[in-house]
Amino acid sequence: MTIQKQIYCRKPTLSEMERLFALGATHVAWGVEPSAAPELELSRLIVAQARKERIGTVVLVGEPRIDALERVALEVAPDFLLVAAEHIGQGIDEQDLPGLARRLGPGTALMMSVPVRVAGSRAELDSIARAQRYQEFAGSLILDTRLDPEDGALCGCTGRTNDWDVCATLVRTVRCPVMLAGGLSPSNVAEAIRRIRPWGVDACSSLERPDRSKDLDACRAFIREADSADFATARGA
Ligand SMILES: O=C(O)c1ccccc1NCC(=O)[C@H](O)[C@H](O)COP(=O)(O)O
Repeated sequence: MTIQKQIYCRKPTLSEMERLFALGATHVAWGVEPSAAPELELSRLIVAQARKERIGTVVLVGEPRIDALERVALEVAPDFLLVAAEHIGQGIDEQDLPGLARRLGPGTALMMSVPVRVAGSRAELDSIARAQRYQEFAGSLILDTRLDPEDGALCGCTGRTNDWDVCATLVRTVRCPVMLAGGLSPSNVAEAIRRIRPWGVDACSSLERPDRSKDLDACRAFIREADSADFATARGA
């Protein structure tokens, strides 16, 4: 099976997205503030263009409210709404998500962010239990690095790898598609795919220039390395 290759853009533009489509990304992801009309308009344009090219779209809603997620789903119609780990219990009640998933249009599913402890940490985190609950209503999961509490407990775009043993166990335990994220780069993505065997891989920080636009050479290398591991994995390497 082809490995999915998702690139998260912190400063999306239509032309940057079109370049990523041409490089072979299978999914593009970005954040949107539901009260910002220009961001909603740009998001609609990206989704329309991606659909023509059969590229998956993933939108993270900046406002942690169920009605904001629902409005963005209706107005932008991405393939996935990415629900940020830090929004659960901080504006979004997990109990409201199965209902939201049922109300979404047929073309939009939830991609639930599952926090995984940062590599080297021994922090207690219920990643596998969460994933098992989320798979009951989500279309996919994204495993993302959660920094330790003493480092701010940030989750998302940390540029840090996470506990790959937890990720490998989690992938074997759940039945829904799992996207691996957190500190992936051209130099470690092939090894991550071989060890964890996820449905897809996502990267953000390692593919950025200082102004947060995407470094297209790095994106090309990330996609090439992911595909090379996929090829090797398919042959039992
Ligand atoms: O998933 C989240 O909870 C999240 C929160 C805030 C911003 C982005 C978030 N997810 C986006 C992603 O999944 C990123 O692409 C992922 O964090 C990868 O980041 P990096 O470690 O910088 O490659």
